[in-house]
Amino acid sequence: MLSIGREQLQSVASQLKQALYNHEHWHKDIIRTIVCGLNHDQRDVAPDAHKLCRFGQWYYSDVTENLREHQAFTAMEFEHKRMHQIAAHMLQEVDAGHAIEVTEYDNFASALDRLRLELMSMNREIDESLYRTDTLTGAENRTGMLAALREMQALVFRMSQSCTLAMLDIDHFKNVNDTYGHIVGDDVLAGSVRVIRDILRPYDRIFRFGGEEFLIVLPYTNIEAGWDITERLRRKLADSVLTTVNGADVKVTVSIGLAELDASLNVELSIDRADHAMFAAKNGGRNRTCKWEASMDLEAEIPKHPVEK
Ligand SMILES: Nc1nc2c(ncn2[C@@H]2O[C@H](COP(=O)(O)OP(=O)(O)OP(=O)(O)O)[C@@H](O)[C@H]2O)c(=O)[nH]1
Repeated sequence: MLSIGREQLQSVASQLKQALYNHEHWHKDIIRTIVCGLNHDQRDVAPDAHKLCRFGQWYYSDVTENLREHQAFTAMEFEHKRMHQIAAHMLQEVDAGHAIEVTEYDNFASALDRLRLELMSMNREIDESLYRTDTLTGAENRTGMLAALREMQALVFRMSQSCTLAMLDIDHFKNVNDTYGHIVGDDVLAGSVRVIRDILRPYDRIFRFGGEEFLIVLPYTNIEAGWDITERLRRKLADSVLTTVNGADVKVTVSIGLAELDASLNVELSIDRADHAMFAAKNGGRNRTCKWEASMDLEAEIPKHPVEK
């Protein structure tokens, strides 16, 4: 999953298509230059030719800074650079009056296919991320949630690793909508997720579970460590002022329920436990974290709304 905003993902997807189009043209031009004995562009034999072409200018720009940690993106660099190195060598061979070796020409021809493959793989990753991202908040939607939890559960089972689930619900969110309107409410949801993300580690995941309810998955984390993390994010959120579209500064608190992902149960039951613990946090007065206890499941069987405190 690419952890960058939806708008940026969409823009990267169209930049990649443009980059491929540009490179197909450049590739054809190099072959035309060699076959027809034309003068080549000096930039194509420069040591940093891969940074001078239009693809290179885009690839090494600030725009792409936060894509650099992704494998598919870095793999493109290798293929792209290699393609330019072969082109430069072929052009120098022609300048020196030498014939181009068949293997070198074949490598150049297949380099475009390899770059195309890398670009397509990056595009697939982007499509996948867009498909799995909640438009409003940038959190993951529920599409891949159960599958991700089952994968995590297999790790808990095989590697004896702990994983903690945190169900987080914004307190009195209806009041935010009623006071400021739905658009500000939307902004508050997105802002809250940004604050949460800042506290989470890169491998933690946040899913939008329902309207103002989020499921956070904390891998390699037992319930005590999970408590520390979620308490930090609860306090950070309570201290944060969320500036919204219409300029209104809004503050929110959250109630959080914690449960370990149990390797011997259906993942849905572990989610229920975190949910019951979150309800206990609401009933306990909100703006707090509760760890799951078996008695909470019994209480949850009696349908009731969280009481006001
Ligand atoms: N703006 C906005 N509001 C949403 C969205 N999804 C759900 N909500 C609102 O979230 C509110 C949830 O209200 P309740 O379930 O009564 O809970 P609450 O007011 O947060 O109170 P507690 O959870 O008991 O602390 C409702 O008013 C929903 O309309 C959304 O995507 N955008």
